[in-house]
Amino acid sequence: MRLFTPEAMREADQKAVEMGYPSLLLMEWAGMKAARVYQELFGHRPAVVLAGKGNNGGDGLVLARHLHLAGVPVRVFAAEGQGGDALLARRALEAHGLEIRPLEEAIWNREEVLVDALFGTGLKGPLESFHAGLVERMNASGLPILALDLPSGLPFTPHAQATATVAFAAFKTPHLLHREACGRLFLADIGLPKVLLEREDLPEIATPEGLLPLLPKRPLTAHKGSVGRVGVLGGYRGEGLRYAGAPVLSALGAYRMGAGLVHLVAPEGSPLEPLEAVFHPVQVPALPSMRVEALAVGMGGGPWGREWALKALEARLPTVLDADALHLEVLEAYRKAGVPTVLTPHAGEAGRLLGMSPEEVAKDPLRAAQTLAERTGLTVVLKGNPTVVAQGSRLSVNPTGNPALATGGTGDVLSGVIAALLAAGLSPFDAARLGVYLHGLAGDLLAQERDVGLLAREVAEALPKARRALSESSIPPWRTV
Ligand SMILES: NC(=O)C1=CN([C@@H]2O[C@H](COP(=O)(O)OP(=O)(O)OC[C@H]3O[C@@H](n4cnc5c(N)ncnc54)[C@H](OP(=O)(O)O)[C@@H]3O)[C@@H](O)[C@H]2O)[C@@H](O)CC1
Ligand SMILES: Nc1ncnc2c1ncn2[C@@H]1O[C@H](COP(=O)(O)OP(=O)(O)O)[C@@H](O)[C@H]1O
Ligand SMILES: [K+]
Repeated sequence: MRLFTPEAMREADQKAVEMGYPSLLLMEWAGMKAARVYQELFGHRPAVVLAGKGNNGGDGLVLARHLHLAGVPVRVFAAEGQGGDALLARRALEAHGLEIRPLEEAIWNREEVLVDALFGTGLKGPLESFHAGLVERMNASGLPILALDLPSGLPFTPHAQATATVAFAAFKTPHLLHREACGRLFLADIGLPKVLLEREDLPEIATPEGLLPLLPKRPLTAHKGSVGRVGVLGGYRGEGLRYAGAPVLSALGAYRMGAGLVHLVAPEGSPLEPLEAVFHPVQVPALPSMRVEALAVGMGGGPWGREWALKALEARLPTVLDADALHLEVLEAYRKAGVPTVLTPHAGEAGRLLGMSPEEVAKDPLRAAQTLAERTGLTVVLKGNPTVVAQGSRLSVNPTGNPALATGGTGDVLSGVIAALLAAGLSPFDAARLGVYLHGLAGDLLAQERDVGLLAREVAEALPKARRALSESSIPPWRTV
């Protein structure tokens, strides 16, 4: 599945029309599918439809007609000046005898549900004056808001804060970068010819169907030496072993992702955990002899991070570089050596590598991840919400994960997860996007019971369940209608 920009969506729309597909059909399906979602969520609760003068408003007018036909009480407030399909939608609604009042008169009462059909992908800049005020009034109403295509105002502020959003034809960038404003996500197939949605040049949204074939198989004859062995190198002896837990969590992540054996190389005095690991206590960063197929390096490494990474490079094995191992000269050495490498910075670490502030990185994570991948020549996992995986010109946006994961050590777990998948033979890009998806899914499964107060080790423990959910019939974090 591809992530569209509003411009790419418009192009698809235009191409459909050039192919002879009537755009009015798209609008009809959009409004009809959105009316279906409305009824599923709110039953016969009365609706107030707020429609702009563009095609997003047109979708709202179609929805109003379908709700009316289904016996749902509807009041419609619409901007003047529709043209094209939206004007036809307006006439069709009027033909049913429904009154359309000016948008300026929009009011609502406590029983109603607001349908936000003010602006979609055609918005050119931040909402101002009347529209800004209207959206703020909608948000302050406390009423449920069903947004058509996009919460109006996105990607700018102010914007509608939707209870649920029905995206038409495909997800667009704001759906994933401003997830919070969208509420529950629905994806409506509105009959756009499928070829127009297959755009390899656009970022992918990782989906269960796309990832399932990547899951390493476990044959009957598997043994601990055949399913991928991981070496974890990290920790720092100074400061009283302050981050001694980080390599342990990485090892747990690797085991729970299916590694057959995990070797743990850490400073003397580090906890001998997990019990299942093979321990290599060291005085200074070193690469002991061990039979492994991939490495996770740098977790809790503090000032030793650079040295851990340079020692690890001697193994010439697929490697995950995390946390304190993330230095430009280290990345350059890995690139030069041609070692398959995945780096896993969060916005702060990526900002440091790119010479940007963490806020700038978080504002456009797709661009930041791609820039870092291009500059380093390595595979980048830019962690956050959403997490973005980049390699060369390939981009994959991860839809799983939630703020319950915002707790110390979950990133360490992820480094072990990706290393286990590398050790199982996956390419860096595949190990990264599958690992990130399962790690996020583990967090999502846990958040169903406990959305705050998770421990990183519990995320590791939930990985087998996430793996099973993916291999059975995993449900993506949106509903297709
Ligand atoms: N394939 C699909 O996905 C399909 C998509 N469809 C739907 O079409 C939607 C896109 O429709 P769209 O292009 O008509 O734009 P839309 O969002 O209605 O807004 C345009 C209006 O906003 C105005 N305006 C702009 N900026 C402004 C500002 N800052 N402040 C104030 N006003 C501003 C602008 O004014 P203008 O600049 O023209 O004067 C114009 O009047 C899309 O989201 C989906 O819902 C379906 O119908 C069918 C298939
Ligand atoms: N709000 C959030 N939504 C989704 N995932 C999150 C959120 N906050 C944190 N995460 C995930 O949790 C992990 C945190 O990693 P990191 O910041 O390196 O933590 P640590 O260094 O403590 O291990 C990342 O995988 C990140 O994507
Ligand atoms: K909208």
